Amino acid sequence: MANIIRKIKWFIIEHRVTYVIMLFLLLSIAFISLTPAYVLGFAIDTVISGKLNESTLVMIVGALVLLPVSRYALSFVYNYLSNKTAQTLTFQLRKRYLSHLFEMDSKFFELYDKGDLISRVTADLDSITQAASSIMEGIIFNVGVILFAIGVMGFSISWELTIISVTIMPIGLTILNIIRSKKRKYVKIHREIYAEMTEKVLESVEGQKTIRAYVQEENDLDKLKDAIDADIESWRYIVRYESWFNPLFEVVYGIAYVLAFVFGVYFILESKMSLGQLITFVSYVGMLYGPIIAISTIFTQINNATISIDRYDEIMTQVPEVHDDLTSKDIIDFKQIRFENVTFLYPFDKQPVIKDITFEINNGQTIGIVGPTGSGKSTLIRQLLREFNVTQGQIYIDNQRIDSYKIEDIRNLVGYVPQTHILFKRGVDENILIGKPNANVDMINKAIKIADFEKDLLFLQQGLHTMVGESGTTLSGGQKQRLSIARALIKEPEILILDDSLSAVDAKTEDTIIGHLIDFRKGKTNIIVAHRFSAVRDADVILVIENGQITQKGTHEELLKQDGWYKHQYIQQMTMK
Ligand SMILES: Nc1ncnc2c1ncn2[C@@H]1O[C@H](COP(=O)(O)OP(=O)(O)OP(=O)(O)O)[C@@H](O)[C@H]1O
Repeated sequence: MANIIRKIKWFIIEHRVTYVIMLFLLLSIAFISLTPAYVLGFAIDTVISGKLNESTLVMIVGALVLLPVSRYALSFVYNYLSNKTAQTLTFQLRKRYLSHLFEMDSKFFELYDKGDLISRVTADLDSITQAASSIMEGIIFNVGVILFAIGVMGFSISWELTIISVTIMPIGLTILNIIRSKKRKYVKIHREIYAEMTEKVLESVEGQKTIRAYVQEENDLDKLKDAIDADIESWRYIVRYESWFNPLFEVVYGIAYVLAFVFGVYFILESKMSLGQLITFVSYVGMLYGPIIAISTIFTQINNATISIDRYDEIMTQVPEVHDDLTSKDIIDFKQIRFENVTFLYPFDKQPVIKDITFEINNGQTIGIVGPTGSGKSTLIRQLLREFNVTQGQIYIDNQRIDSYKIEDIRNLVGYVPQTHILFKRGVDENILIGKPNANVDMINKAIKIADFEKDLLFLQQGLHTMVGESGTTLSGGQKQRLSIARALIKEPEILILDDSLSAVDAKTEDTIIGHLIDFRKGKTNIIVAHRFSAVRDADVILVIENGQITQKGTHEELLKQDGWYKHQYIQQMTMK
């Protein structure tokens, strides 16, 4: 419990006034809940003793009517505040989690599945916020009811009867809590299996087109069913432990009831107690049942939430390997970038993908990068985005190590068009504006022109405002590529990286875009990774990457004079035309 409170201490402090009001409301509701039974006992004794008069009757009836009404009013206010704070807490925890994810580097995303990350911010986070609300509501209210009830039973009715009937309850409760705490390990397993199932469902939803194209619906459903079955099975263990709970406690509680009733009748016969008092007493014993069960349930919830907190914390305490420090410098422009003996190994791989790479990029140059598939071209160029730290060697910008600059500044220098195009479920214009949110219409139009997307706009029903992405208009592969290029261009980046971004456009469109880049990006740096030689033909320098190493370097003409991969592939492409 302390763990949960510690985790959300900042939130409690921020909303302390609301919490104090809720505390006051809960104690008032607990007190009011117990009063009608007391009034009832008093009424019975007044009737039996013949002392009932008009004013006492009005008072009794008035109390019996007003108490539930005031309870309702206080509960209404409490529930409103409680729901509001729970939602605000969920929102803020989720926001913190997502902000933290944005700070993480690529290694982190290689370590955790999407489904796992989603389940931590949904199921686990819900469990934390539920427990946080329960601590307040469940413990304060129920402990309040129990203490008030025992107080009234002991002080105003009979301590002896209270001790006889109530002391047995903690014994039952202790047994139950032991059983429930053993359940914890199954909850942990369940959470992990649930995360796996989420990942599987996500994969099926994302891959539904491929699944249908290969008529793999049955197979996929079988796998999905396995994941769901595993989830149900893990939940079954938990339910088995839960099913110990109610019957066992009811036995203990039944004994308490019988003791209260038997000894109560004895005390009446001994004239130590009135009938009205016994009715009030037995009603209070009945009223203790709910709060005691509730407290035990809350402890279970807290137990589960502790597992969820561990899972949430596991993410929140991850520190990215690529991060800024206090000495990180600003950078808005550069003269030269130098790769010096750069070797890079992906976090969970055994062999480096790029090895001992040395080359320079001068500001304003266009660099072409070609090479066989899987040779390391994307990996090489993505080092400029600071997704990972290089394994050996160093990248220098104007003679300063790249990691001495602010990560955000480095990324602001670059407009990166990746191989896989991510479009958001927004309008065409909004998708482009991600590159530069404060850009005006002229800037959008210019980016669209350079990316040669103008002609496509004519076919989109609502032009720039046409919704694209998941459930919007479906764009062709080439249109998606050009939209992504426009997004990078609107940034007017110092360095534009096209990572095989012209692969889905025809040769004429490619020519147009390359021509536009030469005209509109004078003085800026372009890096073009491509399989088609026409895309890099005009580059100032072309690098040939084979098996993670630079094997050739020069202009198109220079490379054609060398007997190497470039010339062979070029001839092959030409003869295939
Ligand atoms: N995130 C990753 N983790 C581990 N290995 C990776 C990762 N990304 C790429 N690789 C591996 O690195 C090697 C180089 O991949 P890369 O994408 O850089 O090649 P490429 O030359 O750009 O290929 P292509 O021309 O097909 O796009 C490949 O063997 C690939 O399997």
